[in-house]
Amino acid sequence: MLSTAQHSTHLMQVEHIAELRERVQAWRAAGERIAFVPTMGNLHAGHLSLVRAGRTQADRVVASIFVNPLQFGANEDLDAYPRTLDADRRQLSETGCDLLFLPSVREVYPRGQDTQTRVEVPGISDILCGASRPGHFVGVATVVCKLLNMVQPDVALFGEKDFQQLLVIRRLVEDLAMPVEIIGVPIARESDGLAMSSRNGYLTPEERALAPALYQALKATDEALRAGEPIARAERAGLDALDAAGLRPDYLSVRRTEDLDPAGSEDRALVILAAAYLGRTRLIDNRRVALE
Ligand SMILES: Nc1ncnc2c1ncn2[C@@H]1O[C@H](COP(=O)(O)OP(=O)(O)OP(=O)(O)O)[C@@H](O)[C@H]1O
Ligand SMILES: CC(C)(CO)[C@@H](O)C(=O)[O-]
Ligand code: BAL
Repeated sequence: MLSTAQHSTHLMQVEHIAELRERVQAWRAAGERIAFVPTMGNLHAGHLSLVRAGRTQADRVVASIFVNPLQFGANEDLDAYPRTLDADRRQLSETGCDLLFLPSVREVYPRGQDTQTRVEVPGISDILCGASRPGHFVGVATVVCKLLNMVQPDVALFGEKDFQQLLVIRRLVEDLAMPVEIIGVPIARESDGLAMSSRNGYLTPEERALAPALYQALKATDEALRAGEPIARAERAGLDALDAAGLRPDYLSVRRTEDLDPAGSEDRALVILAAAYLGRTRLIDNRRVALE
């Protein structure tokens, strides 16, 4: 069933691991391949592009919606995080998702989230977003490891918008020898360049008008690098552009694509990653640059 066509399905929903396993095992017994798209809900076109990509890779697509408390810091937006289940279900069904896994916090963390086994991917979890959000990637790695073990898909799809998250997950799957292929899906953007994100909904109309400056700063940094500017100078110009546009940069940094180590002048495969605050909203974005 390797097709990208719009395909409406009857979306099944399960809340418990036992029912999930039963359903997925029946498909597998019939020789079908399974793709998995984990999300935190409040779905937009970026999430749906992951579901569509899943349909090109497998016969069945399973999505999950779980707002994972373990990846939110004490002062972050766990309670405010938008929950729009009816609209999410409709969109998943219209996009050809077969099964929605909607576990409770208790189903995922029966022992309590603070006392259960954790998964830590050292080094790469501590830089960039990990430096600003201590513990965040332990929360992500732990829940993704659990969700992959619950669903046991052949492939799992993650957005390149969360580029550092994607590398953390690739590393965890490799290190723990998990039998699943991880696929990165390109960033879906609004027409003005802003990367789609559930958190864009927090922006006031005035902030929303300023938000594309994050993407513009990445493009300007990209152009500076291609024009042969030294990395430190290109980064400085990108940060200044964010300041000038009224955003409060957390970081803008040019890294090696493969491991997110700081890039040097000899590196060719680069990624510019940035995070910035607009009011109380923290936005992230990135852009890959392949130098000649
Ligand atoms: N604009 C996008 N393009 C491609 N993939 C995306 C995009 N936004 C989110 N995703 C991917 O969708 C999956 C679920 O992400 P999540 O539910 O956190 O959505 P989000 O919009 O990124 O929310 P948040 O605002 O919390 O970052 C992740 O793999 C994420 O990278
Ligand atoms: C991968 C994920 C679903 C884990 O909670 C989350 O971090 C996200 O939505 O990107
Ligand atoms: N989209 C990444 C999940 C998070 O920010 O918590």
